Amino acid sequence: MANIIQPLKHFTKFESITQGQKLIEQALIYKENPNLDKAKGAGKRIGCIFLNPSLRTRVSTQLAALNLGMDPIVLNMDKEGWALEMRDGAVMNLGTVEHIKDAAAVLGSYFDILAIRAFPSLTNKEEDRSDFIFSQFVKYSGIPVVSLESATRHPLQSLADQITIQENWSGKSKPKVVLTWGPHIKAIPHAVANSFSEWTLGMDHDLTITHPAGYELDEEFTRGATIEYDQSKALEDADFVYVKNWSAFNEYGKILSTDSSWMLTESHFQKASTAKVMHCLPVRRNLELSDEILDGSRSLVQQQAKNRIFAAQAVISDLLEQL
Ligand SMILES: NCCC[C@H](NC(=O)CCC(=O)O)C(=O)O
Ligand SMILES: NC(=O)OP(=O)(O)O
Repeated sequence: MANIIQPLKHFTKFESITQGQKLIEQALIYKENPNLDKAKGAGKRIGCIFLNPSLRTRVSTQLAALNLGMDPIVLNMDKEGWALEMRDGAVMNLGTVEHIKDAAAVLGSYFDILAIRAFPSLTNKEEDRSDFIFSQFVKYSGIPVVSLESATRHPLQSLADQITIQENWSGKSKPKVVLTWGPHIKAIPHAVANSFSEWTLGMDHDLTITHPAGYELDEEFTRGATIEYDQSKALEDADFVYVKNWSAFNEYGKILSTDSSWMLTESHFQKASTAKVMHCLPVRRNLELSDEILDGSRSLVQQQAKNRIFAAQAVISDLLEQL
């Protein structure tokens, strides 16, 4: 059977290595020539809906759409929209003003593609795991949806991360990729860590995950990775080290450690002298990651952020194929 890759219907998660490779290749083509497909999206509109703050995702997704000739419109729905009711059948006699059923349907009629950011509550595990809020938008908008980071995943970030790894790897064998937990003062979502693991394993790289005991991620995303509780052992011979904080998953949303020895400095790299360091940003300097690493030659963080434009452009371009 011919290996034909179907155009994307939605972009919410890793689909397959073939799809991943196709998107990476397309993104690298757009990076060379951002205006290559300037006419492709003419007359089409993408709505970018934010229920949470953003710098990179907000701007890079709009730039990607503009590169394809589309009109992007941003709505900071948490601040500028009516308070949304998410529960079907609710009697709306409290604080919520508009039901997702009505709001998402209206947005679906205004746009050709809808892109949504909806973080987890970190208090209701089952609701977060089912991507409840994000799924309500998908269900009621009736048009292709792009995840701008949901409760469980951040696929545009992960695609940009895989592009960055490919750009920085010329070795013949697979790179050793390490995902390390870093300290933080707040309860932070699992989406970036989940998604990085899902995409890194999906793209057939070797992945070691290191974190203090109790910070095990949802196995749905980490099956196939090596879990190593000793950070210095995990870092040995690493080629790429991805730094991220996340709150506990089993004791859902809890902060179990703020151990500052987990924050990477140059002294952590004695057995990984050529390792590159990645972070999705925003990063809390000298809490999650040291100035010396972020400002030094190991850091790929600016390259990752730049690649967000071309990751989004490859995804939106693919979605346009089915419109
Ligand atoms: N989109 C990139 C990361 C977004 C979010 N970070 C945060 O919430 C950081 C908040 C702070 O540092 O206060 C996360 O980790 O999922
Ligand atoms: N990395 C990332 O998604 O950044 P923003 O939260 O600023 O969009």
